Amino acid sequence: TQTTLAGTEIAEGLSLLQHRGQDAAGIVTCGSGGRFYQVKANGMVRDVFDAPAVAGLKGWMGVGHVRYPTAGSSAHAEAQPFYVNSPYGIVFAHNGNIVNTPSLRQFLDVDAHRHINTDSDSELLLNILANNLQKTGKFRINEEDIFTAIGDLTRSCIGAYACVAMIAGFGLIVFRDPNGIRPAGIATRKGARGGTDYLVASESVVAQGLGFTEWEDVKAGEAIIITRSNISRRQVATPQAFAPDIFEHVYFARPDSTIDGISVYRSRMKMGDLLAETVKKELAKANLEIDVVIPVPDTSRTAALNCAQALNIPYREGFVKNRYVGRTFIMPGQTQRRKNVRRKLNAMPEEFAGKTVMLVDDSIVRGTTSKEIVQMAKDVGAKRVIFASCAPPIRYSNVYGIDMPSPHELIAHGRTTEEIAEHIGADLVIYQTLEDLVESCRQFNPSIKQFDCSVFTGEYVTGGVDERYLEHIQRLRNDNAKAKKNAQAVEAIEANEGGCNGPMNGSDALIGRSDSIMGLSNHSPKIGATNMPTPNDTIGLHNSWYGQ
Ligand SMILES: O=P(O)(O)OC[C@H]1O[C@H](OP(=O)(O)OP(=O)(O)O)[C@H](O)[C@@H]1O
Ligand SMILES: NC(=O)CC[C@H](N)C(=O)O
Ligand SMILES: [Mg+2]
Repeated sequence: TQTTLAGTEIAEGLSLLQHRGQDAAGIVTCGSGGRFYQVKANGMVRDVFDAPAVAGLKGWMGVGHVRYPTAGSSAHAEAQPFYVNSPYGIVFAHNGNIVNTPSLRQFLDVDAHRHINTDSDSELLLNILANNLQKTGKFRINEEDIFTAIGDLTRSCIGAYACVAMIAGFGLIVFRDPNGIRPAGIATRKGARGGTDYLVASESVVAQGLGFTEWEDVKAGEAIIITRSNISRRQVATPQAFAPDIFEHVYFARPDSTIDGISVYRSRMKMGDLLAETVKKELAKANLEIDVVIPVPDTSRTAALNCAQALNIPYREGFVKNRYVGRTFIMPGQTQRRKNVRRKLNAMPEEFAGKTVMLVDDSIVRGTTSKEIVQMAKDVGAKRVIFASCAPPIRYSNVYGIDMPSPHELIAHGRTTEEIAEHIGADLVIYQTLEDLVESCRQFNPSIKQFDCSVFTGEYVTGGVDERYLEHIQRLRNDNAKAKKNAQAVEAIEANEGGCNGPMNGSDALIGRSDSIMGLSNHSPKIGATNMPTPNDTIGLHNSWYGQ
């Protein structure tokens, strides 16, 4: 039987993770002689990985990524995976966001003498790993050295990171930060010639899509190394509180994934059930009755249906989503987000005219969607519009991989619920309580004692997040600052400076064919996969990593 090359499968898998990043997509594979092959560019997975691009990705092991920038800009130079040639040749993809970037940058410059070429936090992480490996001074490393290097990394890098790395000719590595803020899991499959194929990904949906089973979450602070003959795993970080990001369940992840033992779909159903209880109380207080429950497609549909059923009120799909428009929240700029809400959703007058409607969304973040959508409901004749959110008010920055760095851009920041209603033009706004949101998730895995709920509480589970840092990050990454950076990135693309496709041959690797770079700066991705010959089986072991 013919084994599918890793690159082909990673491209497939990345398309299942498209919802996690629309800015750039990249794959690096490892072929014979430990040579890396790379394709990465701005754009959606289907645009970056056309047939010729995929055909060039030789080998049985690889790493892929879809990018949603939380640091730096949308520049293609920051598309992942990243590569360093020394030591050993390392390829790296990261989901999350690092908090102590200024001190890491300084260390890498002053002490480690490593050149950092972009504003990406992921490039810093890779170089810390490379520097830790370099310290062994060995011609060839072993698993022990890698566990030690990652352990040291977990003690110097603060923030959220689920990472996959690949060492040329050696194997695939996955690790998760000490708090397990961002998700990652591993799955297996019988190889075409009797070995075992491995897949690592941000979400279990990829495993299912590619025929892998036995999905298991990587533990917080754990590292796993997969070589052609062996798989070894170890707790490398100093144990800390496990606190996965609850926003994965609210919005980020696909409903058909299971994260840390919790079905995203089931948790959203429960959010709808519990929201209904609060809605009943709030409607009674306001002396209002609703005629119909309408979801704001796409993510809220699961919760809205349960909410309607629990309220015993008809559920109607009053807004139709244009299937060709992606997610708006993860787009990098406000103008683009606003424009795309209108492009994406269209209201059917029959479902609104003369009615008191309750719109249900998973969350209200900047209020971009809710403001437009309330207006759209009114434009088609809704008598009253009540807006219910499956998540509590979002009042604080996210610094762990969801790009909401500036509290001033959050509609609930410094506003009461009444003021928010006024701002989005709704007659009433109803929010889920934090207790109920946590319960919606926790009841499916009571062993999780806490979630990262920082956007609701302002409490950050890692160190390093104080007033000064929050002020710094908001100055650096507010929408205006980002717009400036992204404009520079677009200029660079137009000037055709430094494309990044083509074979990675030593230091030429990053100066590939720049003609295949696309000018769009509003998409992103990430993944990996590896199939390496096992000793008894020339094309056996596959290890795939799906990043972000
Ligand atoms: O208050 P805002 O800043 O608008 O952010 C919240 C909205 O953004 C997301 O939708 P998105 O369009 O990204 O994706 P979806 O189709 O998965 O719902 C989310 O589901 C909310 O609808
Ligand atoms: N969404 C992510 O995982 C982002 C990864 C990394 N912080 C970047 O900006 O590229
Ligand atoms: Mg939405």
